[in-house]
Amino acid sequence: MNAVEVRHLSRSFDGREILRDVSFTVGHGEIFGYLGPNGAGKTTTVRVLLGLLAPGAGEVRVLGRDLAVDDDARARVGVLFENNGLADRMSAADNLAYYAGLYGVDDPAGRIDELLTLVDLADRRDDLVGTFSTGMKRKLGIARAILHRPEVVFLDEPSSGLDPGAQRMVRDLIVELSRREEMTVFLNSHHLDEVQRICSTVAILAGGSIRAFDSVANLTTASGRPAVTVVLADPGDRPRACETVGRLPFVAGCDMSGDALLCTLSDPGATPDLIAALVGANFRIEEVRRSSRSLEEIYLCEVEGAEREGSLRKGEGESGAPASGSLSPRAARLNRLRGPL
Ligand SMILES: Nc1ncnc2c1ncn2[C@@H]1O[C@H](COP(=O)(O)OP(=O)(O)OP(=O)(O)O)[C@@H](O)[C@H]1O
Repeated sequence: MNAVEVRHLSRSFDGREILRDVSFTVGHGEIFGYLGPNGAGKTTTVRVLLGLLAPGAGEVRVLGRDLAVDDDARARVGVLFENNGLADRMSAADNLAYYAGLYGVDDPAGRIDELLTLVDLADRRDDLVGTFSTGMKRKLGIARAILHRPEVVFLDEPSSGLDPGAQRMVRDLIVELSRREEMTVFLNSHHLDEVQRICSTVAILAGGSIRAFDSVANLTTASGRPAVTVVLADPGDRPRACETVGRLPFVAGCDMSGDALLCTLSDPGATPDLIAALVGANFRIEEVRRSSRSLEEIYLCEVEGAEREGSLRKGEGESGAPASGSLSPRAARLNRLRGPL
């Protein structure tokens, strides 16, 4: 059983389809990054998962349960929305004590001490939260979200509005929590660098549907296949070289990327054969290096693809999210690689 399951979820507001046939899963103990542009429907997905909003179609499960009707399961989940859920006129310790009472936490004093130390606020425990910086509030908000030792925690934009130092603190805290408390972390984020650093798996939501869903490692190495960048001594040879490379049985694809060729291999051990084939065809090689794409490049490519498809559909007189089951070629390929849910 997965910690989070979303199957064929669709949701509209006022006749406008926000989510269409969205499916993905999050394994236990994973740090999962849910990415998408503003207004893509990330928070909507989380609200449906938390049982705060009914799905239009499809079904969702957290820890195998429907949180809309299962209070016991809801108590095994933690949530941090952007406002941190803290009272400014109460001290840090009193805020946590209030929530500890609500959740019926065992040994509340011990747990509060433990968490204030973990988020590095023990020396500010008696200060009013209203006097805290944005970063301190966010750390205390995270402590509040995990006070009752949830098995899954949803963090909505935990780094927004924080300076780079505070972002790093929050990032380290998330990794520490997932390790120490063996928690599944569901992270809504626009910080692609942060996501690439700490998440094991990501889904990219754009144009109403999931454009990519895979491990960060697989996504950044071109669909899980090794990629090699080849710089030729004469950049003018690139089109011919690309044609030559494209015919090789161990090459899945070849694109011209800047001054170089980006070759995706179907066989991870085929780099020497690729070089031999190019040299054999009289191409002069300047440099060969293993390659990977940044999560940011992949994200922008998928979001732009969704926008292009959206405007094409509008041109055809349609509107809203992509047709059911319509995925970019890349997302379809990823789904095939990953198999059915
Ligand atoms: N209760 C609601 N009534 C009407 N429209 C809504 C409601 N909730 C969300 N929406 C709309 O659904 C769309 C998706 O919103 P959502 O908050 O899920 O996006 P998001 O991906 O979380 O965006 P952001 O990254 O900006 O937080 C937006 O167009 C928003 O206006």
